[in-house]
Amino acid sequence: MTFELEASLRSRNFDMSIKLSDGETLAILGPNGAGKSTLLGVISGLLRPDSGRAQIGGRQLFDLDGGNHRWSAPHLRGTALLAQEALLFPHLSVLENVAFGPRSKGASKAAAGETARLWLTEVEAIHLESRKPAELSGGQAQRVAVARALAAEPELLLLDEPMSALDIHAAPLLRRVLKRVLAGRNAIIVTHDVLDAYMLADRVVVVENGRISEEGPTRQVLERPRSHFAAGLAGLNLVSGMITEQGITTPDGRLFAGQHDPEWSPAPGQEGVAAFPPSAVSVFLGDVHGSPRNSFPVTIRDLEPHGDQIRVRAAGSGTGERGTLSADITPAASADLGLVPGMNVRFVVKSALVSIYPA
Ligand SMILES: Nc1ncnc2c1ncn2[C@@H]1O[C@H](COP(=O)(O)OP(=O)(O)OP(=O)(O)O)[C@@H](O)[C@H]1O
Repeated sequence: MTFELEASLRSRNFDMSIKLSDGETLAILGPNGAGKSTLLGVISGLLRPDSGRAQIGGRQLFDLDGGNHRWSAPHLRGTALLAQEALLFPHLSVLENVAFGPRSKGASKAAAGETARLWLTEVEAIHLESRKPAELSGGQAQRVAVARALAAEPELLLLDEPMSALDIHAAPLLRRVLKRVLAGRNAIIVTHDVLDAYMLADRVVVVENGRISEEGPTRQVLERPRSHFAAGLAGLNLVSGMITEQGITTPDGRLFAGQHDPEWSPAPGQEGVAAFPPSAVSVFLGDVHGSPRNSFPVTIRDLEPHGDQIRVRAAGSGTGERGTLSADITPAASADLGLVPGMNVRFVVKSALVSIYPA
């Protein structure tokens, strides 16, 4: 089953086009207010775009282009939306909640109950079947909500940050359940977590300001990010510029030497990016002798603990249009150098650890 959507909604500055091939799970990543929930609202029929069309497996969900506008109601779309909160029917038992979808499609009470038990087993919640939603933890309720959504046999499952309301102990079990039930299923999952993207999605779409800024297979987007948002999620520094023989030159003329990725065959003169981890950056107080490459003055913006390291964020000419680059150094080195916000230092980036690829 394939899914295609093209939609724009001016009041939310939203204009996107999305495609899913058969059995594909897509992760939607992006900053707050980027349009991720708007996208799910448009697909599920809760929001009406100004123009566009969408179809699932050739069946039209809406078509607002041309004269004959078509619009199908949310419950007729074959989509199921799983929100951040489980939103179970409070007066029904867990089993009745999950049996609700099959029952409303005309299944007998016994058949709907059997389907519900299968799905409750799948989400590791069968032992909760006779409880009421008020007697469930957040993680248990979310697993029941997954079972309820899947029991309705949706063609496309929409998940809006399903892990975000759960504590760190409940999230891993739900993630494991989702990995199993999403395999080979058409689903779109909005998440802020790269782990969800890695574990659950075949492809990633990064949205910023109501538009798609980057998309591709999950590993490619997170290991070779082109957008600053994806680079931030992947924990990489990103500097944009023009590709040269040695690396890239930034718009203000600074050279970032690095390793050309042969797979990406960057050509000199092309727009490119230099990506490198904060661990590739060293901090010096004065001039650095030896190779002049990838050494530039910066002003420290802030320092914060990051694992067992200190992350030093600094800005200066050559740090890219987004302004800051990060260095991870040991707490001892930070103390020895006497680093504080506002201090002028030099960042030196090891060119062997800089990846150059087209933007
Ligand atoms: N109910 C609403 N009425 C009007 N504008 C809205 C409404 N909800 C969101 N918006 C606007 O639409 C744009 C997209 O918001 P949306 O909620 O889709 O973003 P998001 O990517 O889901 O953000 P978050 O990660 O914070 O949930 C934003 O500019 C937002 O201010």
